[in-house]
Amino acid sequence: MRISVSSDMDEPVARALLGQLRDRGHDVVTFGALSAGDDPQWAACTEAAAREVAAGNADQAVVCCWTGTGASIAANKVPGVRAALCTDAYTADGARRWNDANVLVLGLRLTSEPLLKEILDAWFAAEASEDSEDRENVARVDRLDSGRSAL
Ligand SMILES: O=C(CO)[C@H](O)[C@H](O)COP(=O)(O)O
Repeated sequence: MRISVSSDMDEPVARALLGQLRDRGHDVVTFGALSAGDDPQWAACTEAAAREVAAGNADQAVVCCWTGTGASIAANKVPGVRAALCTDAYTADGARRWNDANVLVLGLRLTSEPLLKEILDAWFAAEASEDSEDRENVARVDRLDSGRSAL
């Protein structure tokens, strides 16, 4: 897949993220502190990476900031983006399976490299389930995306 990646900080775990994505065979495009000369401010670089997904230039994005909160807020402002802040593998699995999330958000402060691997393993392994309850969850997301009530 083509994956856009942003971080407002050039932290070891953000560099590890790039390495793990490339090791998995993904084509990575970088924004913010991971890209020389780019705007490293968290709102700007997150929006830039998320817009790549919305525009169809990237299949998914991984966006990072220190807490993950600002990146979550900024990414979810972009129409068509469903960003999920994932702190563990279970959350990453559910975000793909139940919410059809297309942007993974990571908090640099709390994500160790072993945890990063677990989260990425779960994120990329999860597939849309045929379970009726799971399908209903994705339908709720579709209603939110279309601007209709999710109720
Ligand atoms: O976690 C963040 C936003 O949610 C930022 O990474 C944190 O606030 C640091 O940003 P700055 O260096 O621009 O103050």
